[in-house]
Formats: sequence, C-alpha cells, structure tokens
Amino acid sequence: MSTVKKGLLLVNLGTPDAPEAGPVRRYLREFLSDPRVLDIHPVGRWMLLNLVILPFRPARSAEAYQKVWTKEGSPLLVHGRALASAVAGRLAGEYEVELAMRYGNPSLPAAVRALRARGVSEFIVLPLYPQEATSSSSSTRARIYEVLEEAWDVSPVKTLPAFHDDAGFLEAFAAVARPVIAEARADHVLFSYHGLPERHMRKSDPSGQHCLASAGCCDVLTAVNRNCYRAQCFATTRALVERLGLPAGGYTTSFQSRLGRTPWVKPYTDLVLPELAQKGVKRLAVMCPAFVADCLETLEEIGLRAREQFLGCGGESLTLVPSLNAHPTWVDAVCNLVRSADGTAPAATSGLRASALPGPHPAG
Ligand SMILES: C=CC1=C(C)c2cc3[nH]c(cc4nc(cc5[nH]c(cc1n2)c(C)c5CCC(=O)O)C(CCC(=O)O)=C4C)c(C)c3C=C
Ligand SMILES: [Fe+2]
Ligand SMILES: [Fe+2]
Repeated sequence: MSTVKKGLLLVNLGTPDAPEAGPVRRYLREFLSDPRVLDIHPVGRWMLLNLVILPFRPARSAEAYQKVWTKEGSPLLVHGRALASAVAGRLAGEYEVELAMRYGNPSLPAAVRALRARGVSEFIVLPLYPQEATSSSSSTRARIYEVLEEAWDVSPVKTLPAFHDDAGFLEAFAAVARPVIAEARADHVLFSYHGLPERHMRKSDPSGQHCLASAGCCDVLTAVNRNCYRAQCFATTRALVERLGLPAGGYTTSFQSRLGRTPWVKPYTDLVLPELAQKGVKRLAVMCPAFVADCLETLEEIGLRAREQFLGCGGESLTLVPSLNAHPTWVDAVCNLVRSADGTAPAATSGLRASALPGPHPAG
C-alpha cells in the first residue's frame, strides 16, 4: 500500500529580491497588477501603475527597504524561512514544508515544483494572514489553484482560512508582547493593522448593507460580518486585550499603510499617533497583529517612521512589539492549525473554527 506524501505551503505576501529601485519595481509591478489588489478598470490600472506609481514609488520604497534589510535579506523572507524550517522540523515525517510568496520569490510555482519533486501529491496551504482579505488571503488561494491547473496537476489541495481568533495565534502574540510591554512600561498599547480601501470592504460584504454602514458595524462579529477584515481586526484586538489584561481606555486600534487618495479603513495610524500624544500618552507600545512576520510595514513604518512622528508630538517612547516570526509558541500554533485542519491531530489549544475550505480538488 502506498502512502500519500503531503506538502505544506506556508505563503506570505512577498518582498523584493533586493532593496534597489529595479527589484522593487519588479515586485510592485507584479503585486499591484493583481486585480484583487488594485481593483479598478484594467486600463485605469495600467495608467495608474505605469504613469503614477512605478515611475516614483520604487526609489522611495527601496530607500525604506534599505533601512531594515539584513545581511540574510528582506526581513519578511528571513523570518519566513526561519518559520518554515522550524515547522518542517516539527512536522518531519508528516509533511514536506515549503515557504512561498504570493508575489516575488520564492514563487508559488517554484515551491509547488519543489514539493512535487519530493513526491508530494496532496497540498495543504496556509496563507500567513490572520485576517481575511481579498487582496491577501483570496488572492493567495486563487493563485495556488491557478498554479496547479497551469501544471495540469490534479492533486487534492486544502486551503486554510484566516486565523484571527485561533487560540494558538493569540497566545503566541500575547506571549511575545507581555515582556515587551512590561519592559517599555507602556501607558498605552496601539494595535495597528494593515489598512484596506473602504471599497474592498464594501465589495466583500455579502449583505451589501452592513460593512461601514454605521459607526459600530465592525464592533462585533456576527453571522453577517464574520468574514469582514475590519471586524476581524477588532476581534483580534479584543482577544489580545483580554489576554494581556489591558484596562479599558488603555488601548486603541488603527490602520496603517494606506496607498493613494481613496478612503481606506479608519482610524488611520498616522492620525491616531498625534491624538494619543495630545491625550497625554507618553510611552506607547505598538503591536501589528495583521503581520505574522516583521517586515517593511512593521520595522520601517512603525519602528522608525511612527516612532519619529510620536516623539515629535511630545511622546517619550514608542516601542514596536516584535512580530511572531519564528517564536516557538507560534511554531506550535502553526503545527496545530495544520494538523487540526487536516484531521491529523486531536483538536488541541489551536483549532480550526470555520473549516478548512476545500478548493476545486477537495482532499479526500
Ligand atoms: C496583512 C496583509 C496585507 C494586506 C491585506 C495588504 C493589502 C494591500 N497592500 C497594499 C500595498 C502595499 N503593501 C506593501 C507591503 C506589504 N503589505 C503586506 C501585507 C498586506 N497587504 C506586507 C506583509 C507587506 C510588506 C512586504 C515587505 O517586503 O516587507 C507595499 C510595498 C511596500 C511599499 O512600497 O510601501 C505596498 C505598495 C495594497 C494596495 C493593499 C490592498 C489593496
Ligand atoms: Fe500591503
Ligand atoms: Fe465590515
């Protein structure tokens, strides 16, 4: 009897190959050509990309990348490799593991080829985004099916849902944050999530009437908004606040990294920072729980730029809480997420709530 070899793909968003304008332009071109990211008419997208974004942004972004680049490469890639290697060690004999990026390298096709070369004939995909968004999670799922179909590969594939409320994920973030917040003697914690255009939120609302329709529409997760990115972010904040024992009024949620002039989800991190300073917050700790690995958006946007802004407004310190990276508690949580989604382990601390979403080739 032959046993099926299973492959686990850990997929993050992507990063340039080098912190220089050329590689950053290539990466941004691939990323921003995705209609799930820039969801406008193809002609408008071409013009925006080629006439507005790509002539100017790559040089500016390259400068930002240079400030956080490491000897081993882009932080997102370095942490992703460390996670994949730790997970591979823990799941040896059960799964072959590869890291892939939705855009850039290591590419999804290359990772799939590498797994196939090791005899894998069944795939499980964990998009490394805690909250569900079309531009991240759905785009990753759509691409994996495309990659398999392009190769006429009919192997079964399972993709895991977002894990914003997974106990293992939340415990890991709390375990990383507790000593950092204590050491910083923080008097306030800001939970800063990657933003999204408001248009994306409305388009993903199955009811067409709930999302952003009222001031408090994301304050609770209901059957209607259970897949709403902003509502999942607020739910992650609530769960972390509880685990960290933060007092009412001792924390704020905001959204960073907006691009362009259209409205993005609010409140904006760069507007919240001066408000907090004005209210008398002196020692701010910032957590970024939309990212499971430190990257440009945590290290440069928050760790450098937001810190400078907050200090310029009268704050005394801004401490970035590191992301999960390859923290052992997070490695455990990833293994539990995978095993329980795949039915290969009894539900432990970490479990699949919503269900693994079977794709067009459901695993048997
Ligand atoms: C957390 C998940 C992410 C979502 C959702 C997301 C949506 C989204 N992003 C942009 C534009 C940019 N994002 C950039 C970097 C970036 N974004 C994420 C994650 C999400 N993005 C990560 C992990 C990173 C860091 C990559 C790294 O190399 O470290 C960038 C590139 C950097 C820059 O030039 O500022 C852009 C641009 C849009 C438009 C969007 C949804 C519509
Ligand atoms: Fe982004
Ligand atoms: Fe919503």
